[in-house]
Amino acid sequence: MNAPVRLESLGQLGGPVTAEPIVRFERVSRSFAARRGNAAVYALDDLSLEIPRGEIFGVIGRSGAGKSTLIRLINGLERPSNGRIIVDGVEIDALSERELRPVRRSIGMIFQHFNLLSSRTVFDNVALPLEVAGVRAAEIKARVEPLLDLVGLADKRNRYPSELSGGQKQRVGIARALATNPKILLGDEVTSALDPETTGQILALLADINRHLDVTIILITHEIPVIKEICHRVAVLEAGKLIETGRAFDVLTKPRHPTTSNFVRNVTGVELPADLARRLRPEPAPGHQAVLRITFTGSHATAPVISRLTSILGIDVNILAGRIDSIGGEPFGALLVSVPGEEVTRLATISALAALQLKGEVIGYVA
Ligand SMILES: Nc1ncnc2c1ncn2[C@@H]1O[C@H](COP(=O)(O)OP(=O)(O)OP(=O)(O)O)[C@@H](O)[C@H]1O
Repeated sequence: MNAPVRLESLGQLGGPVTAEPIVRFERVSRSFAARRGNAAVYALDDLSLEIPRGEIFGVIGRSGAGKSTLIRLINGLERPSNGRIIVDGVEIDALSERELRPVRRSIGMIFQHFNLLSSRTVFDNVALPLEVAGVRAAEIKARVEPLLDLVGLADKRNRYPSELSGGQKQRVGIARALATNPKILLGDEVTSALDPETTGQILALLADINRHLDVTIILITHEIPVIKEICHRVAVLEAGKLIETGRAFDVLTKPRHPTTSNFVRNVTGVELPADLARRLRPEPAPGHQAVLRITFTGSHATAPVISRLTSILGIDVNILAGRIDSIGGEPFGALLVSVPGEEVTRLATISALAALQLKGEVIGYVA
């Protein structure tokens, strides 16, 4: 059994939360020069973005959208071709390599493939950034041990990476990223190499770290579940441009851009059973049923909608498909139902739903 976690010994508690974003991109572009007849590539194109302090911020986009470039710009591994990047009040694009060092120390990095040194034990991997920074052995011990408790690996301190599971390796990666007491953790596809159960555990650990250690976490991912589970806010990138940003709940439940809609379809959507979908017609016909999609958000997600509709309208409501879920802890759901298809019933159903503060839309008709 591991010792209880001593979060207070890790510092960073109760730091001031200010309105000033911890990261600000002002009209940032990063292009790579044309080569062998190919045109120049804009990895990021005139991107402005604010990442609030203390939150978990997700950046999602397909392969090549510019996600890695964005996080490499935050820790100064890349320089912008144009624009300004302000990290914790410091304009980092204007800094020399030497001036960048303290900024980099205030940023921890977690990798998809963990990037552990195979010849070092768990303890020594976590200690590495402190050794590089010239910290004394006694201080290193005092810092590393509570971190191993925090990530649940105190009993593995003398093991080597080859003796650990993927999830345990990622826990070492997280402890190492926290060793220098960073204000920002950058995560590059941190759960892409893990199975769904381990993914859930690692995301829960990151949410815990964000809550208790006051660390801003920026995660780049191509997986909507990562955004859905723990991100407060999200930015969606496409071809180097910011196409949408906002609260994760809002972006996932009311995507405004078709690319975002495609990302969220499998996570927040609900599909008709295949045989019904085949029979769905766009126009009403006598005797047909209208198929409605009812969307629930927030406190209305748990409303007893079917019984209310039945009692208000005195009609039969058939449930065809449904899902209730949560995004960052906020309930969200969608239900597909059928009601008698006459216009008067359809309109009455939609206004009864509106009175219940639920959104209803007719998606078609079935015999
Ligand atoms: N050093 C480089 N030289 C030339 N082109 C580059 C360089 N780095 C990135 N690019 C290009 O910039 C674009 C964005 O790349 P980036 O790695 O930031 O995307 P990404 O969203 O992280 O993709 P992935 O999910 O596949 O890692 C791509 O078209 C890529 O080919």
